[in-house]
Amino acid sequence: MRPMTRGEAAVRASGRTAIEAIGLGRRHRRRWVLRDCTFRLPAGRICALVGPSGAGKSTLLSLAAGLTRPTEGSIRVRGEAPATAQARPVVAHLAQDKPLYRRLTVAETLELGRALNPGRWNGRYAERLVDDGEIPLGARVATLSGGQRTRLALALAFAKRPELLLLDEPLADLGPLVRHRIAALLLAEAAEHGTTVVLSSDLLAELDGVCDYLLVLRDGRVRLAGEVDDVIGAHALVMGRHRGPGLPPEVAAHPVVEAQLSGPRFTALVRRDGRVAAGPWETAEPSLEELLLGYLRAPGAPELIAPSAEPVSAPPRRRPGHNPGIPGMPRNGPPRPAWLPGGRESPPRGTERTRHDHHSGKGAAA
Ligand SMILES: Nc1ncnc2c1ncn2[C@@H]1O[C@H](COP(=O)(O)OP(=O)(O)OP(=O)(O)O)[C@@H](O)[C@H]1O
Repeated sequence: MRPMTRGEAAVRASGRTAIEAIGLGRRHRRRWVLRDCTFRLPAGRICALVGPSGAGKSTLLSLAAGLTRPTEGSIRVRGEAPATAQARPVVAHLAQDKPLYRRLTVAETLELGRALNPGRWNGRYAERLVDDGEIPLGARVATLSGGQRTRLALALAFAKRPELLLLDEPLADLGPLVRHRIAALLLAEAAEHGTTVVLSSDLLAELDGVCDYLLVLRDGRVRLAGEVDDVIGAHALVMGRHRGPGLPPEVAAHPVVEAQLSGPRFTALVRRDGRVAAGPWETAEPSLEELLLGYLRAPGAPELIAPSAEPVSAPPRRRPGHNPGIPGMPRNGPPRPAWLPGGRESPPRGTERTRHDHHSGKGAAA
């Protein structure tokens, strides 16, 4: 884990919320693209927004930027509706197609950035970023390479000095060296100003060491949300030999996110429900990439919303059995108050099947 600067620590300690979504849904024509998304992103984090193609990542970023409206539910940015005069100046959104005026020169583009962001614009910073990429100020945007255009678009977004930076696949068309450089810039920016960054990306290996918060979408729903360290610590990667037809019962006793059996060997990503018992297998902490790949390959994996990702302005909607292993969270979710009809004896519909599938180690196997 990288060390925190004082500015970053102060933003985190403030307990502020950067984004809060409650029952958020967005429909395009008849199809729900996002549905029932409830989460909180605490301020000062660099959050990886991950999910398969079509999961709804760009849609979520557009909603947070106020470019689209929810069909149902709500999303708030720093406690405000995204399109309000209070929220707009402090949010920067870089869309996937990096919209820029092709006929303007680089210098004219930066000048436009200054004119559109009075009082917040850091021109020297933007020019340094452009200069660092050896982009001539007199060049027309149309003549720039894809990577140079990305760098210019990032310079516009950064120079606005936003409190919340929404980046839709910013690294996709950059070479490995530039990706590294841009990731370092993101870290420096967040460290210096406590900026909250949401970064959608398919480059899972590149997120390790850059992001400290995680939001995983699948089929328009939130599957995982929380601090990277907490979420990783709640899982184990178990590799070894199996004797019977499936996973060893000691391993399958934990909720199985994904299991692969190959001859006598198995690999399983499990959500730790206590210690994994010893046996002819090795147990290790998964890397961020291994964890994300496991969830992306397992459509049936149950959701895991860490306590820090629970909205503060709405009661949590946890279901029993969905949150083992996250610190600060009772293993099977909070006890259902006795005064609620049904109580513990009647788990919500569908819960039993999910628990059975995952304990059997079959449901989520690839
Ligand atoms: N304006 C629109 N009209 C109709 N369907 C849309 C619209 N915008 C998005 N969609 C659909 O919504 C779904 C989610 O799209 P979105 O771009 O949010 O996904 P994504 O996770 O960002 O995907 P990718 O990683 O491929 O960019 C897709 O099936 C897409 O076709």
